[in-house]
Amino acid sequence: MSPSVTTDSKRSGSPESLISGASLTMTDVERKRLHLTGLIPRGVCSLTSEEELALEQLRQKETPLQKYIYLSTIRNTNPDIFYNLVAHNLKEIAPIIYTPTVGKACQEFSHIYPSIAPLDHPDGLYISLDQVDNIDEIIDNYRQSAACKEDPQITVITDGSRILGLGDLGMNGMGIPIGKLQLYVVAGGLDPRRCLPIVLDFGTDTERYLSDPHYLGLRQKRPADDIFYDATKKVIDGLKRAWPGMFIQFEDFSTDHAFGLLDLWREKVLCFNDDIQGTGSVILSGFIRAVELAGIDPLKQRILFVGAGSAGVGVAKQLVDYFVIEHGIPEEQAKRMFWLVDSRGLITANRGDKLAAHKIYFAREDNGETQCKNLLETIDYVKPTALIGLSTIYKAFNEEVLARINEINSENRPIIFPLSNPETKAECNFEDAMKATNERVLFASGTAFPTYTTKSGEEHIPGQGNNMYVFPGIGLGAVLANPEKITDTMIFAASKALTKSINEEETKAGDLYPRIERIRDVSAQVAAAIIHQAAAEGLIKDAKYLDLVGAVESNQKPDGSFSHRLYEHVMDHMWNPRTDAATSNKL
Ligand SMILES: O=C([O-])CC(=O)C(=O)O
Ligand SMILES: [Mg+2]
Repeated sequence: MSPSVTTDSKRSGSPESLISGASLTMTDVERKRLHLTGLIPRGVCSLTSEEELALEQLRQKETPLQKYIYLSTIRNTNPDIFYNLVAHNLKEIAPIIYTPTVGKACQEFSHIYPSIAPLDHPDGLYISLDQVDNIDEIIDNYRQSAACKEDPQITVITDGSRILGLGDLGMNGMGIPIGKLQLYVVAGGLDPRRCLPIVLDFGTDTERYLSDPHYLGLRQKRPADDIFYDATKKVIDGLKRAWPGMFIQFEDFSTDHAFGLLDLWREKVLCFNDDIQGTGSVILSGFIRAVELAGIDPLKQRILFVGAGSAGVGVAKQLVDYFVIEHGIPEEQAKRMFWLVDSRGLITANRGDKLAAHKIYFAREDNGETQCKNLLETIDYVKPTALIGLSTIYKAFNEEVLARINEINSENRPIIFPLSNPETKAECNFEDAMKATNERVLFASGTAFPTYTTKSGEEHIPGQGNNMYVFPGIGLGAVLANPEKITDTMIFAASKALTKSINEEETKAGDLYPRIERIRDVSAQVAAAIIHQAAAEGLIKDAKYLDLVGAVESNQKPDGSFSHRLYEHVMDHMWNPRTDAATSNKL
């Protein structure tokens, strides 16, 4: 059995291949033993050379979707090459296997599935509404399949009802759990054989899919809430029966269900919602940094959120917690630093419409007769120092909006975070924000934008406030130390660990986030913070982790960073794909 992220003390760096079939890396001896002599070309390829060739092929593909399909094929046939390739070219490949291309791949999922489907080696569970009563059988089928060599440790689960900013994609949303789990492997060092993507195929309300003859999901409208919650309960209970310690990440559920599922399950199973808690945690981290650099008293910030869905409200609540915990002010006072805008304008208690439950917390009560109907009116009324977009409205921060924000913040650096993704939904881009603010903006986006060269020739890399900075570390910490649950204070600890992970060079450049190439190290720091906080809250029973955390207490550096035994233990337990060095050790 190969080492993986487990609670045992084995080291990672597995030399064992992820697939059992023929490989061009096999020596003559191995080929003879497996009766392959004469059936494959004579030459022996190193893993490095296979990886170089794969990169060459990848770069020849013309469109991002073609690249996605090519990478899916390598992942299914040669996962060691795939994970080495991604790890070594993360900046180039992350936008293909993840946002934004994964969004396009989801929209086309049923059309491309036949050419990428590993039918004899399933890529996850497709649980349809009419089959939830057979959940044990479905799990058993998976256990018997070639894909399941060991018990899964982690699942990313969606029902495809709110994929990125693209809406209800039904079963096609499966591309997201697959993509997120690939990042778990690359960024968080989870063992790919123990990652389980799941789609709840509960229908779709999108006509385009229902009438597409090639759509592979259940061809019906989505069910009513009671049926939805009953069916998800059957699935989660089934997963708990089969794999009690498994970490569950809820992903891309429609807003109400995202909050509903989290409320229902957060005390009962080891779970978290990436869009509410993960996105919130990363934005909080970038925000903490931006507030430090803005040049005004943090308590003078006036924060305007555009978009009040699950992500918008989730993020805003985390920022409230930050002001309460870090700046020691009462929650009511912190809450008054926030204004939220939805499609009907500024959210106020006396607006006249029935507010969705999750919006009530932020409804303003100090507006008197004022009701702002649109963003510009709201900006003039609020005079925000920070503008945060989770609206999925492309260019909602248009020239006029950016110009107003610049004027209002002439004495301090404005914070502008267009967080919707993919790019076709982003509220503005980095270049527009830089130009409109005389290059003073403190910027983070949900999707990646190109580097901007200033008038004086300096290169500025925009911060990408994507949840990929924390979910791999949160999952890694959860899988390693197996706390009873994930609490808000653990998520808060993840944000702080992310802010602290910024190194000297990044600090000098004024970056809000670490460089993506350092993601593995960042994930280890986040995982260590998660474990540390969980132990402090009495949620970990494993004595080894309590000892390691004890060592943290006695060795903690003044800045609270985690360069100590716990961090090293986490690093040691991260999975790595096979490399030539490991292969030759083995032969
Ligand atoms: O996947 C991403 O890039 C971020 C995310 O979770 C979402 O937008 O739903
Ligand atoms: Mg998501």
